[in-house]
Amino acid sequence: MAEVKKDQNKKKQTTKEPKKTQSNLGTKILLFTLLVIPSLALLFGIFRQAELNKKLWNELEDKYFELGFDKHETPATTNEREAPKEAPKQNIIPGNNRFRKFRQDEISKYFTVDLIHSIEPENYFLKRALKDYDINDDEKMREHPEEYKVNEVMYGKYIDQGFKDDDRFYIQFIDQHKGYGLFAFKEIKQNDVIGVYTGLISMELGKKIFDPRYLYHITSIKHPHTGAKADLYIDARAAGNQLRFVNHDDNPNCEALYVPHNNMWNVIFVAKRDIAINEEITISYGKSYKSVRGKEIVEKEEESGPDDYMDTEWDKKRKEEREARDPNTGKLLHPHLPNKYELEDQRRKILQRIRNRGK
Ligand SMILES: C[S@@+](CC[C@H](N)C(=O)[O-])C[C@H]1O[C@@H](n2cnc3c(N)ncnc32)[C@H](O)[C@@H]1O
Repeated sequence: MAEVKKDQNKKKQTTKEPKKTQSNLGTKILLFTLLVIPSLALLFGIFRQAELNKKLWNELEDKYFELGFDKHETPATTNEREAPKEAPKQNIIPGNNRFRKFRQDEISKYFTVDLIHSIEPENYFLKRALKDYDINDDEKMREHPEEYKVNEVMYGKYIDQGFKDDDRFYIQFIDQHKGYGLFAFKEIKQNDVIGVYTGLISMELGKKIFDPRYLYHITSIKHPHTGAKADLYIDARAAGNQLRFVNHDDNPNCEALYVPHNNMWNVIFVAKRDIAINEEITISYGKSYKSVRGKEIVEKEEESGPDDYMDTEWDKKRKEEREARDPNTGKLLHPHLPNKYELEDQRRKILQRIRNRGK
């Protein structure tokens, strides 16, 4: 009997044991689910967030680069993003140059212009035509001889020296409307010489000049064959320097001066006031040139004269293109793309959003 009881007890024990192990396993699974999985999820989340942040920063960096900012200018938020000791060389990404800053020595590479540091006759015919030209007999010189002689004494040496390797400025795209512009890379002081307007001396002989945007009128001479009045220009369309990118402003920070030098009229730009870094260099194209900003079109003054040459067919065509709409949808065919200033604004807003998100 005793043995039977023992057996029964044993049986009871053996039947109870699996229950215990089952409940142990259950607790373990519960613990695992409650502790380990959330911790893993948390770790995964942190890791993923870091990855996303990194991706976002990289994207932003590319955007800044596209805007023309150097990568190292990105504000550092973590130690990882501290500015490198030396500024990295800008990589040139084809097709991504829209807001890149161009130096003087990059003009020939990126624009269809040869960089030249002094004016020269456009062809042999003009060289011959100018053979007997004497600047002292020029009507313009006769009008204000003292003023021009002073200019020659003050600025002639700048024309001789030229402005090679001038790193005080950069060229940057502004918007579809204005095109490119010239900006101060360094501080410019009042009366500093910005440069000489270089290009090819060309003569208008009754023919219509195809693209007159880069012409600077210098004087009128007698046509060597017909004796008729012919206008002389410095044409910076195919050859010139950074001054060809200077846009018009009604209230400009620079002025253009005529300097007689080496028996020819040169044009130099001089700062009318101090110019801050990143400020656009501007001159007045003349009273009759009115800028057209966005939709606000300022009517051109009814005035004629040599200054009118800048308000050209070319400009009118660009305006028509800008305002052209799809006849079916009424949408602009060439919608406005943000300009340099608007993009800088967007950049500030993006940064603010990121900072707020981090709080
Ligand atoms: C000497 S170029 C100046 C550089 C030009 N923006 C470029 O991208 O090559 C003159 C031309 O620039 C444009 N421009 C200059 N000043 C402007 C202004 N204030 N508003 C709009 N367009 C302007 C006109 O098309 C003008 O014919």
